[in-house]
Amino acid sequence: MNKKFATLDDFLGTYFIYTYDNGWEYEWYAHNDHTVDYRIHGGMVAGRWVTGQEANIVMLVPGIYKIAWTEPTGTDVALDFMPNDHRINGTIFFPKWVQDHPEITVTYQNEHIDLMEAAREKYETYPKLVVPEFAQITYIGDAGQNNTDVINEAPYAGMTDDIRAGKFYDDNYKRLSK
Ligand SMILES: C=Cc1ccc(O)cc1
Repeated sequence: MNKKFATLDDFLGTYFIYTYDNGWEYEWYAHNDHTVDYRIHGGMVAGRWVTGQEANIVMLVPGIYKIAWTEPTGTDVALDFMPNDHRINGTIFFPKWVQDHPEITVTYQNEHIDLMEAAREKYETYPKLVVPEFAQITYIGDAGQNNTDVINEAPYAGMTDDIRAGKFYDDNYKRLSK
């Protein structure tokens, strides 16, 4: 947690756990300069996880980063990371159908892209649910870029506690044997 962030390169390859002020807990990994991976542990779509999501990733000023993307579900996300202060400001723009049927999205999305695209056509988009929140970063790890072992299994209850306790990853962010 003591790493100091100054460049875009400092940020890429970093893995975070954070909790939004509304209680929603997320893991998120800057996989490289154009894709992100994440797992959701709390909130409306807890249990959902995604790898290889295309995103726009920039540094605004030294140590402050903006990441934005649009998902196959039609959900849009804009995150501002202030890792030196262990803070994030995130806004999620959920289509109405995700609010009405969150369970459809609670899966490993990569294996169900067709289902997400069908649902976004079948159900309503508007009015969107906008969720703007600050978050507190509870863990920062240096996993390196393009590490496919960081986010590669479904979330489970207690997972983030195991990670913070050093019971989940080895020093290279490979999974310790179960
Ligand atoms: C909907 C995805 C999502 C991923 C990370 C985050 O902080 C907020 C939303």
